[in-house]
Amino acid sequence: MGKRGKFIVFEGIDGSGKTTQVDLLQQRLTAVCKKNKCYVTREPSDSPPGLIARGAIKGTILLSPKTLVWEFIADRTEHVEKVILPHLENGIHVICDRFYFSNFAYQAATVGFERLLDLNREIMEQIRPDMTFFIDTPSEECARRRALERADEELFDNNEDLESARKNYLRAFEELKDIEKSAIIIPRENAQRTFEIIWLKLVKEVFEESDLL
Ligand SMILES: Nc1ncnc2c1ncn2[C@@H]1O[C@H](COP(=O)(O)OP(=O)(O)OP(=O)(O)O)[C@@H](O)[C@H]1O
Ligand SMILES: Cc1cn([C@H]2C[C@H](O)[C@@H](COP(=O)(O)O)O2)c(=O)[nH]c1=O
Repeated sequence: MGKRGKFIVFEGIDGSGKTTQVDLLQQRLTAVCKKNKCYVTREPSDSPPGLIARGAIKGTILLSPKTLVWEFIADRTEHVEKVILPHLENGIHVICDRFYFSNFAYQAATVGFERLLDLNREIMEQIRPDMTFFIDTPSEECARRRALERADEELFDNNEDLESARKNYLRAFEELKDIEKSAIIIPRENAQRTFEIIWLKLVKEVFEESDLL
């Protein structure tokens, strides 16, 4: 059987620049990896519970915050089993925009960090990212970018929630630092410069030379 693909996750508050970095990594891997393909995905995913969670975030479906916690867990269970693991097992690198750290950041205010660890335990036993990057853009800058884009208002689209999510992210990365491979990325003056820091870390700590041939 061929080598398993690598699983790389990007995290950050809304507007922090995750999707930009996901795109840059996809382009770089496509350019340099001759053997391994890469696959981009995101959470909430397109599974039925994932679509319900997206509806709740956009305000088209009304759910209690506690019910929403279960939708994220159900979505992640589907996503891991049906999308992420099959790709990795076929030797394809998977880049994911958000994973369980988003749960720790955004839902800790609803059910607490310990409960979320408990709910994600089975998933964490099945799969751990080879690296999680946290793009630590200040919440004021994220709010400014979202206003520029005139994005539709979403559930966590206010400075208070985003700042609380950022603090919860930092707490979760600190608490799990001995068992998770993660890196806090302070954005540089532009997205490309930020990406080069990320790429350097991946080449040093995640990809072996044979992955990049
Ligand atoms: N390093 C950067 N410097 C300046 N602007 C940036 C940078 N990275 C991304 N942006 C811009 O910020 C905006 C949000 O970026 P992006 O969509 O990548 O964020 P996101 O974290 O995926 O957001 P969301 O969670 O809301 O989907 C975009 O307009 C993007 O061009
Ligand atoms: C996986 C996950 C996501 N969320 C929230 C965080 C964001 O507000 C949205 C996703 O929006 P994006 O523009 O696609 O990044 O979902 C959450 O609260 N909990 C989670 O586990």
